[in-house]
Amino acid sequence: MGMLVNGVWQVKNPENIEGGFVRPESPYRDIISRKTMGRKPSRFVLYVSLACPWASSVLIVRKLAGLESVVEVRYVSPYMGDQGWMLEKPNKETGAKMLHELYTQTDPNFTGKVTVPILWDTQNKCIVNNESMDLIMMMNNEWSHFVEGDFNLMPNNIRYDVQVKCDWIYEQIANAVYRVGFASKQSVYEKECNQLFEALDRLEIELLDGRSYLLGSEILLCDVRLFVVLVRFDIVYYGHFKCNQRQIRDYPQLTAYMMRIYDQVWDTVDVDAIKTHYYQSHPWINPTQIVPVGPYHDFNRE
Ligand SMILES: N[C@@H](CCC(=O)N[C@@H](CS)C(=O)NCC(=O)O)C(=O)O
Repeated sequence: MGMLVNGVWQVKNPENIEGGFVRPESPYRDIISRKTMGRKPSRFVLYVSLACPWASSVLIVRKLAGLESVVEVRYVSPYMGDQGWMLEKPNKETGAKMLHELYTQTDPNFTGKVTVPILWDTQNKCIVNNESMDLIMMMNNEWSHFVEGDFNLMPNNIRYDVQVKCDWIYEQIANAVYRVGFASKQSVYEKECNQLFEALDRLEIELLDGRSYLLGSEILLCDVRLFVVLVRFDIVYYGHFKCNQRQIRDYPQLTAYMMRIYDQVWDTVDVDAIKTHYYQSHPWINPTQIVPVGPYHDFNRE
Protein backbone atom coordinates (compact mmCIF):
# COMPACT_ATOMS: atom_id res chain seq x y z
CA MET A 1 0.00 0.00 0.00
CA GLY A 2 1.16 3.52 -0.62
CA MET A 3 0.43 6.83 -2.27
CA LEU A 4 1.89 9.44 -4.59
CA VAL A 5 3.56 12.52 -3.10
CA ASN A 6 4.45 15.19 -5.68
CA GLY A 7 4.38 12.50 -8.34
CA VAL A 8 6.69 10.12 -6.46
CA TRP A 9 5.38 6.79 -5.17
CA GLN A 10 5.81 6.25 -1.43
CA VAL A 11 5.11 3.04 0.45
CA LYS A 12 2.82 3.69 3.43
CA ASN A 13 0.30 1.94 5.60
CA PRO A 14 -3.19 3.46 5.80
CA GLU A 15 -3.46 6.75 7.65
CA ASN A 16 -4.66 6.40 11.18
CA ILE A 17 -6.43 9.22 12.93
CA GLU A 18 -6.73 8.15 16.55
CA GLY A 19 -7.02 4.56 15.41
CA GLY A 20 -9.75 5.25 12.87
CA PHE A 21 -9.76 4.88 9.08
CA VAL A 22 -10.62 7.88 6.87
CA ARG A 23 -11.27 7.52 3.10
CA PRO A 24 -9.97 10.55 1.15
CA GLU A 25 -12.07 12.51 -1.36
CA SER A 26 -11.61 11.58 -5.03
CA PRO A 27 -9.70 14.33 -6.88
CA TYR A 28 -10.74 13.71 -10.53
CA ARG A 29 -14.38 14.62 -11.05
CA ASP A 30 -14.88 15.57 -14.73
CA ILE A 31 -18.19 14.49 -16.22
CA ILE A 32 -18.31 13.16 -19.80
CA SER A 33 -21.55 14.44 -21.20
CA ARG A 34 -23.84 12.83 -23.75
CA LYS A 35 -22.43 15.24 -26.36
CA THR A 36 -18.77 14.41 -25.67
CA MET A 37 -19.61 10.71 -25.68
CA GLY A 38 -21.11 10.95 -29.14
CA ARG A 39 -22.61 7.86 -30.71
CA LYS A 40 -19.54 5.70 -31.24
CA PRO A 41 -18.34 3.13 -28.70
CA SER A 42 -16.40 5.01 -26.16
CA ARG A 43 -12.91 6.45 -26.32
CA PHE A 44 -13.21 6.31 -22.52
CA VAL A 45 -12.41 3.05 -20.75
CA LEU A 46 -12.91 1.92 -17.19
CA TYR A 47 -10.14 0.50 -15.04
CA VAL A 48 -11.54 -1.65 -12.23
CA SER A 49 -10.55 -4.19 -9.64
CA LEU A 50 -12.95 -7.10 -9.30
CA ALA A 51 -12.10 -7.09 -5.59
CA CYS A 52 -13.08 -3.48 -4.96
CA PRO A 53 -16.69 -2.84 -3.93
CA TRP A 54 -16.76 0.69 -5.37
CA ALA A 55 -15.40 -0.50 -8.72
CA SER A 56 -17.78 -3.46 -8.70
CA SER A 57 -20.76 -1.17 -8.25
CA VAL A 58 -19.65 0.62 -11.45
CA LEU A 59 -19.34 -2.72 -13.28
CA ILE A 60 -22.80 -3.74 -12.12
CA VAL A 61 -24.38 -0.50 -13.33
CA ARG A 62 -22.58 -0.89 -16.69
CA LYS A 63 -24.16 -4.34 -16.98
CA LEU A 64 -27.65 -3.35 -15.82
CA ALA A 65 -27.59 -0.30 -18.11
CA GLY A 66 -26.69 -2.45 -21.13
CA LEU A 67 -23.46 -0.54 -21.76
CA GLU A 68 -21.11 -3.53 -21.93
CA SER A 69 -20.43 -3.12 -25.65
CA VAL A 70 -20.08 0.68 -25.34
CA VAL A 71 -17.62 1.08 -22.47
CA GLU A 72 -14.54 -1.15 -22.46
CA VAL A 73 -13.31 -2.48 -19.11
CA ARG A 74 -9.69 -3.06 -18.22
CA TYR A 75 -8.58 -4.76 -15.02
CA VAL A 76 -5.96 -4.44 -12.33
CA SER A 77 -4.59 -7.61 -10.71
CA PRO A 78 -6.23 -8.62 -7.41
CA TYR A 79 -3.04 -8.37 -5.34
CA MET A 80 -2.16 -4.83 -4.30
CA GLY A 81 1.48 -4.80 -3.17
CA ASP A 82 3.97 -2.13 -2.13
CA GLN A 83 3.64 -0.43 -5.52
CA GLY A 84 -0.16 -0.33 -5.35
CA TRP A 85 -2.42 -1.70 -8.08
CA MET A 86 -0.74 -3.41 -11.05
CA LEU A 87 -2.47 -3.31 -14.44
CA GLU A 88 -3.40 -6.78 -15.66
CA LYS A 89 -2.03 -5.81 -19.11
CA PRO A 90 0.26 -2.83 -19.87
CA ASN A 91 -1.72 0.29 -20.79
CA LYS A 92 -2.17 0.33 -24.59
CA GLU A 93 -1.72 4.09 -24.90
CA THR A 94 1.32 4.67 -22.65
CA GLY A 95 2.83 1.27 -21.85
CA ALA A 96 2.26 1.87 -18.11
CA LYS A 97 2.32 -1.23 -15.95
CA MET A 98 1.17 0.25 -12.63
CA LEU A 99 -1.96 2.27 -11.93
CA HIS A 100 0.07 5.05 -10.28
CA GLU A 101 1.75 5.66 -13.66
CA LEU A 102 -1.66 6.57 -15.11
CA TYR A 103 -2.08 9.07 -12.27
CA THR A 104 1.31 10.69 -12.92
CA GLN A 105 0.70 10.62 -16.67
CA THR A 106 -2.37 12.76 -15.88
CA ASP A 107 -0.57 15.01 -13.40
CA PRO A 108 3.21 14.59 -12.99
CA ASN A 109 2.98 16.21 -9.53
CA PHE A 110 -0.02 14.27 -8.27
CA THR A 111 -0.31 13.86 -4.50
CA GLY A 112 -2.85 11.43 -3.09
CA LYS A 113 -4.18 7.89 -3.06
CA VAL A 114 -4.11 5.87 -6.25
CA THR A 115 -7.51 4.23 -6.40
CA VAL A 116 -9.83 2.27 -8.66
CA PRO A 117 -12.23 2.72 -10.35
CA ILE A 118 -11.03 5.27 -12.89
CA LEU A 119 -12.31 6.48 -16.25
CA TRP A 120 -9.36 6.73 -18.64
CA ASP A 121 -9.40 8.89 -21.78
CA THR A 122 -7.56 6.86 -24.44
CA GLN A 123 -7.33 9.89 -26.75
CA ASN A 124 -5.91 12.48 -24.34
CA LYS A 125 -4.13 9.83 -22.25
CA CYS A 126 -5.39 11.04 -18.89
CA ILE A 127 -7.72 10.15 -16.04
CA VAL A 128 -11.07 11.88 -16.32
CA ASN A 129 -12.76 10.74 -13.14
CA ASN A 130 -11.92 8.46 -10.20
CA GLU A 131 -15.15 8.59 -8.18
CA SER A 132 -17.47 5.61 -8.51
CA MET A 133 -20.61 7.63 -7.81
CA ASP A 134 -19.81 10.01 -10.70
CA LEU A 135 -19.09 7.10 -13.03
CA ILE A 136 -22.40 5.50 -12.13
CA MET A 137 -24.33 8.73 -12.62
CA MET A 138 -22.66 9.25 -16.03
CA MET A 139 -23.83 5.82 -17.17
CA ASN A 140 -27.28 6.35 -15.68
CA ASN A 141 -27.90 9.92 -16.90
CA GLU A 142 -25.51 10.96 -19.65
CA TRP A 143 -24.92 7.80 -21.67
CA SER A 144 -28.45 6.43 -21.76
CA HIS A 145 -28.76 7.30 -25.49
CA PHE A 146 -26.78 4.15 -26.30
CA VAL A 147 -29.52 1.85 -25.03
CA GLU A 148 -33.20 1.44 -25.65
CA GLY A 149 -35.74 1.47 -22.85
CA ASP A 150 -35.98 3.58 -19.77
CA PHE A 151 -33.24 2.23 -17.53
CA ASN A 152 -32.86 4.44 -14.48
CA LEU A 153 -31.42 3.50 -11.09
CA MET A 154 -32.25 6.93 -9.73
CA PRO A 155 -35.64 8.08 -11.10
CA ASN A 156 -36.38 11.77 -10.55
CA ASN A 157 -39.47 11.24 -8.43
CA ILE A 158 -37.53 9.25 -5.79
CA ARG A 159 -34.05 10.67 -6.37
CA TYR A 160 -33.88 12.18 -2.90
CA ASP A 161 -34.86 8.94 -1.16
CA VAL A 162 -32.34 6.93 -3.19
CA GLN A 163 -29.56 9.43 -2.40
CA VAL A 164 -30.38 9.40 1.32
CA LYS A 165 -30.28 5.59 1.33
CA CYS A 166 -27.00 5.54 -0.63
CA ASP A 167 -25.42 7.98 1.83
CA TRP A 168 -26.63 5.92 4.77
CA ILE A 169 -25.26 2.69 3.24
CA TYR A 170 -21.89 4.34 2.53
CA GLU A 171 -21.55 5.66 6.08
CA GLN A 172 -23.08 2.83 8.09
CA ILE A 173 -22.13 -0.24 6.06
CA ALA A 174 -19.82 0.11 3.02
CA ASN A 175 -17.20 2.33 4.61
CA ALA A 176 -17.96 0.98 8.08
CA VAL A 177 -16.50 -2.46 7.31
CA TYR A 178 -13.20 -0.71 6.49
CA ARG A 179 -13.36 1.33 9.70
CA VAL A 180 -13.79 -1.94 11.60
CA GLY A 181 -11.08 -3.78 9.66
CA PHE A 182 -8.50 -0.98 9.75
CA ALA A 183 -9.14 0.04 13.37
CA SER A 184 -5.90 0.04 15.29
CA LYS A 185 -7.38 0.54 18.77
CA GLN A 186 -9.59 -1.97 20.58
CA SER A 187 -12.10 0.68 21.64
CA VAL A 188 -12.45 2.03 18.08
CA TYR A 189 -12.86 -1.49 16.69
CA GLU A 190 -15.58 -2.42 19.20
CA LYS A 191 -17.52 0.80 18.69
CA GLU A 192 -17.41 0.55 14.89
CA CYS A 193 -18.26 -3.15 14.91
CA ASN A 194 -21.29 -2.66 17.17
CA GLN A 195 -22.56 0.19 14.99
CA LEU A 196 -22.11 -1.87 11.82
CA PHE A 197 -24.23 -4.72 13.17
CA GLU A 198 -26.91 -2.33 14.40
CA ALA A 199 -27.16 -1.09 10.81
CA LEU A 200 -27.37 -4.63 9.38
CA ASP A 201 -30.03 -5.54 11.98
CA ARG A 202 -32.02 -2.50 10.89
CA LEU A 203 -31.89 -3.55 7.22
CA GLU A 204 -33.01 -7.08 8.10
CA ILE A 205 -36.06 -5.63 9.85
CA GLU A 206 -36.85 -3.29 6.93
CA LEU A 207 -36.86 -6.23 4.51
CA LEU A 208 -39.24 -8.24 6.71
CA ASP A 209 -42.29 -6.64 5.04
CA GLY A 210 -41.60 -8.70 1.90
CA ARG A 211 -40.32 -5.94 -0.40
CA SER A 212 -37.93 -7.18 -3.07
CA TYR A 213 -35.53 -4.25 -2.90
CA LEU A 214 -34.69 -1.57 -0.35
CA LEU A 215 -37.22 0.97 -1.59
CA GLY A 216 -39.85 -1.35 -3.08
CA SER A 217 -40.18 -3.56 -6.14
CA GLU A 218 -37.52 -1.92 -8.38
CA ILE A 219 -33.77 -2.36 -8.16
CA LEU A 220 -32.19 1.07 -7.53
CA LEU A 221 -28.74 2.51 -6.99
CA CYS A 222 -28.92 1.98 -3.23
CA ASP A 223 -29.41 -1.77 -3.87
CA VAL A 224 -26.28 -1.93 -6.01
CA ARG A 225 -24.26 -0.06 -3.36
CA LEU A 226 -25.48 -2.45 -0.64
CA PHE A 227 -25.11 -5.62 -2.70
CA VAL A 228 -21.36 -5.14 -3.29
CA VAL A 229 -20.83 -5.14 0.48
CA LEU A 230 -23.14 -8.05 1.27
CA VAL A 231 -21.54 -10.29 -1.33
CA ARG A 232 -18.09 -9.69 0.22
CA PHE A 233 -19.23 -9.94 3.80
CA ASP A 234 -19.05 -13.62 4.71
CA ILE A 235 -16.04 -14.34 2.49
CA VAL A 236 -13.76 -11.50 3.62
CA TYR A 237 -15.23 -8.93 5.99
CA TYR A 238 -16.28 -11.52 8.56
CA GLY A 239 -12.82 -13.12 8.81
CA HIS A 240 -10.24 -10.64 7.53
CA PHE A 241 -11.87 -7.45 8.87
CA LYS A 242 -13.20 -9.12 12.06
CA CYS A 243 -16.80 -8.04 11.34
CA ASN A 244 -17.80 -11.21 13.08
CA GLN A 245 -20.81 -10.78 15.32
CA ARG A 246 -22.94 -12.45 12.63
CA GLN A 247 -22.61 -13.50 8.99
CA ILE A 248 -25.00 -12.42 6.25
CA ARG A 249 -26.19 -16.03 6.07
CA ASP A 250 -27.50 -15.54 9.65
CA TYR A 251 -29.87 -12.90 8.27
CA PRO A 252 -32.59 -14.68 6.21
CA GLN A 253 -34.01 -11.52 4.60
CA LEU A 254 -30.63 -10.04 3.69
CA THR A 255 -29.47 -13.38 2.26
CA ALA A 256 -32.55 -13.71 0.02
CA TYR A 257 -32.20 -10.07 -1.05
CA MET A 258 -28.50 -10.52 -1.86
CA MET A 259 -29.15 -13.65 -3.94
CA ARG A 260 -31.98 -11.89 -5.82
CA ILE A 261 -29.42 -9.34 -7.02
CA TYR A 262 -26.64 -11.90 -7.42
CA ASP A 263 -28.76 -13.79 -9.97
CA GLN A 264 -28.79 -10.67 -12.17
CA VAL A 265 -25.12 -9.72 -11.87
CA TRP A 266 -23.32 -12.95 -10.94
CA ASP A 267 -20.71 -12.50 -13.69
CA THR A 268 -19.40 -9.33 -12.01
CA VAL A 269 -18.60 -11.29 -8.82
CA ASP A 270 -15.20 -13.00 -8.63
CA VAL A 271 -14.86 -14.70 -5.26
CA ASP A 272 -11.21 -15.72 -5.80
CA ALA A 273 -10.18 -12.17 -6.74
CA ILE A 274 -11.99 -10.80 -3.68
CA LYS A 275 -10.34 -13.27 -1.29
CA THR A 276 -6.87 -12.92 -2.84
CA HIS A 277 -6.99 -9.14 -2.72
CA TYR A 278 -8.13 -8.68 0.85
CA TYR A 279 -6.14 -11.49 2.50
CA GLN A 280 -2.90 -10.76 0.61
CA SER A 281 -2.91 -6.98 0.29
CA HIS A 282 -3.08 -5.95 3.96
CA PRO A 283 -0.03 -7.65 5.54
CA TRP A 284 -0.31 -5.54 8.70
CA ILE A 285 -3.67 -7.32 9.30
CA ASN A 286 -2.76 -10.75 7.87
CA PRO A 287 1.06 -11.05 8.05
CA THR A 288 1.22 -14.59 6.56
CA GLN A 289 -0.92 -13.46 3.60
CA ILE A 290 -2.54 -16.90 3.61
CA VAL A 291 -5.88 -16.93 1.82
CA PRO A 292 -8.31 -19.15 3.73
CA VAL A 293 -9.91 -22.08 1.93
CA GLY A 294 -13.38 -21.34 3.28
CA PRO A 295 -15.95 -20.39 4.08
CA TYR A 296 -18.37 -22.39 1.99
CA HIS A 297 -20.47 -20.00 -0.08
CA ASP A 298 -23.34 -20.32 -2.51
CA PHE A 299 -21.87 -18.31 -5.38
CA ASN A 300 -21.01 -21.21 -7.68
CA ARG A 301 -23.83 -20.81 -10.17
CA GLU A 302 -21.54 -19.90 -13.03
N1 LIG B 1 -14.27 7.24 -3.55
C1 LIG B 1 -13.72 6.23 -4.29
C2 LIG B 1 -13.10 5.15 -3.41
C3 LIG B 1 -12.39 4.12 -4.21
C4 LIG B 1 -11.47 3.27 -3.34
O1 LIG B 1 -11.27 3.53 -2.13
N2 LIG B 1 -10.86 2.24 -3.95
C5 LIG B 1 -9.92 1.39 -3.23
C6 LIG B 1 -10.17 -0.08 -3.54
S1 LIG B 1 -11.64 -0.71 -2.86
C7 LIG B 1 -8.51 1.64 -3.71
O2 LIG B 1 -8.26 1.69 -4.89
N3 LIG B 1 -7.57 1.77 -2.76
C8 LIG B 1 -6.19 1.93 -3.04
C9 LIG B 1 -5.45 2.47 -1.85
O3 LIG B 1 -6.08 2.76 -0.84
O4 LIG B 1 -4.23 2.59 -1.94
C10 LIG B 1 -14.81 5.67 -5.18
O5 LIG B 1 -15.89 5.33 -4.67
O6 LIG B 1 -14.59 5.59 -6.37
